[in-house]
Amino acid sequence: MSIPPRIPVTVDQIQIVVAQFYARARADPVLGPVFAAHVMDWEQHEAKIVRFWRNALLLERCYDGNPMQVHAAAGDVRSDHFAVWLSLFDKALKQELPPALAQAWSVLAHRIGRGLSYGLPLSCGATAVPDLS
Ligand code: HEM
Repeated sequence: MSIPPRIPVTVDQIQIVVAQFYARARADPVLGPVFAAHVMDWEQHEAKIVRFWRNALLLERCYDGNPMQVHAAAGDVRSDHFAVWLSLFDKALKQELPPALAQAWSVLAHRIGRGLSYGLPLSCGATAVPDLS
């Protein structure tokens, strides 16, 4: 018996949302430079992130990395970056998906973002832990 998907998006929809999100992230004044310092091969990075979401949304076992460790090791990923990341991600979701799917995926992304942001440092000048609800 196969397990039903957690959120019924298609792999094509995941690919489109991820591509849309990174087009925005690359152009963003806060996130753009952080990604530019680490991602040397965008095709490979986006393919990995698609696998991450296939794992989280469709319960396919195709990603076994550790984003929390990778973010901490990067050294310049800050907990206050997550509010920016999530707002760009929500824009990509709204643009590409029907409202109910966008909303369901957004709730999961915010929950994951909350977990991933714990323990990371704040940027200089940031005064509070961002509200990721
Ligand atoms: C809910 C929010 C986020 C999710 C789900 C997420 C997910 C991921 C995943 C799955 C990876 C790949 C880890 C691996 O190599 O296995 C990754 C890498 C990375 N993420 Fe995030 N991330 C999030 C937020 C952020 C934020 C806020 C930043 C800040 C700029 C960021 C910057 C990076 C960087 C720099 C890498 C490493 C890329 C590389 O070395 O190729 N992420 N992220």
